[in-house]
Amino acid sequence: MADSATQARQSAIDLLDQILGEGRLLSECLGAGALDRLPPEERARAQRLTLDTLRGLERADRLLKPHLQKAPPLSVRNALRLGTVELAHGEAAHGVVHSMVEIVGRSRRHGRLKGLVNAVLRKVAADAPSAWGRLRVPRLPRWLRDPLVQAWGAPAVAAMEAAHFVGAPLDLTLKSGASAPGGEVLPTGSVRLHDAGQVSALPGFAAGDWWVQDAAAALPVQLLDPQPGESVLDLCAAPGGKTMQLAAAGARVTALDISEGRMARVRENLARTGLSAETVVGDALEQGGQYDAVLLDAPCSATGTIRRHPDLPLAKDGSEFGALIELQAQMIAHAWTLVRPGGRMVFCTCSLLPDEGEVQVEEALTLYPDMSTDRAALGLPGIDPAWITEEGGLRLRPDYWSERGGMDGFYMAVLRKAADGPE
Ligand SMILES: C[S@@+](CC[C@H](N)C(=O)[O-])C[C@H]1O[C@@H](n2cnc3c(N)ncnc32)[C@H](O)[C@@H]1O
Repeated sequence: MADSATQARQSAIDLLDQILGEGRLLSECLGAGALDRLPPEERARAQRLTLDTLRGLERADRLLKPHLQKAPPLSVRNALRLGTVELAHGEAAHGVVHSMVEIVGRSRRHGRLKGLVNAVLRKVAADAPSAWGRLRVPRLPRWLRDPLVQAWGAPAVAAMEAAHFVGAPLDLTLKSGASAPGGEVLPTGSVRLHDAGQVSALPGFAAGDWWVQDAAAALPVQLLDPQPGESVLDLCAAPGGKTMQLAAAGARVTALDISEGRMARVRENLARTGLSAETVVGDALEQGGQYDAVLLDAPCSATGTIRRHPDLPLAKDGSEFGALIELQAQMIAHAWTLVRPGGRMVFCTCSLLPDEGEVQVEEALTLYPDMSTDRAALGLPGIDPAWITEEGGLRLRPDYWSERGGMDGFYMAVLRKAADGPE
């Protein structure tokens, strides 16, 4: 029976194999129970090792290259990558090398390569800790880097990559009147913890005083400014961070999502926080009715969340983006019919690509004569006027607030509907 550290490493390598070999997202693997058989501490360790390896993949490959004549099979390569990252982070060499040799040695297909793993990691152990910091910050793959450079320029993309490499602190949204489990209050009102540990063990979790939500993700509802008693439709609601903000403001919330499984998470979150909303499993494009306000947090590339999801650029190749952009345009068109005259809608995506943000709103403004962007709504505490875009939306990037630990990349705009039909 392997020791617990070796089990966590084996699980991390299995996850890396699925992400880098099969193009699966870490969240999908975890949702399918990939770590369920590990005790909580080892589960957390396996996840941390996976994330560290994905963030440092480019550096690990550079350190390994001189010691490999040809690329070994993926799972052996992933064992070497994980070992290299751990060594670079100061983990004791004997434990790392011993674990990786044991893991590769027990593989029926690749067991014969355990000698190679031993030899390579011993060489890497000698230079990884000092060489690591001299290597460049890992870059995004070309399929994503190129369009981002075109949109924001090379220096901005380098700053985003630096933010991705650092990772993300834990941000919380507090129910009004609740107290934070420590941390720093950000200018926009979210609370930030830098070394949070296990979320469910933090004070106030069981009582439902707060929920985890990146500071950038908390802004769309702040901009929508829901009022007590207003009818608000949350069109793509799961897992429910924004639904809870809407409900906490006293609005009459209808939370809709196409995924039954993800809607179960919304219900769990509402139950824990003692908040209420009507939950509907269905297709946003088929929803009817008229609402004072609509929140459209549309499905997107999620490229704004790479600080927390470094698997995304490595598992994906951008081939799904065209379909997502088309779906967003359809969703804006339909959601607009659900806003009552004189009402408002917030459209947002956690994307870094203008095609999923600025361009969608520019196009919508030309298509719907009764639509205008509400710039005044963007004047909230903590919002830098430099973040406001030409068409009147808000562009957030992971390199903003870098001294504080960054924020997710996001786009959002408040769209007002004329009270008396198209002008
Ligand atoms: C960006 S996430 C929403 C995050 C959520 N608003 C929050 O703050 O926790 C997008 C969601 O859209 C849902 N979705 C995708 N296509 C949909 C559709 N046609 N109708 C309704 N929901 C859809 C997905 O299941 C996913 O939960």
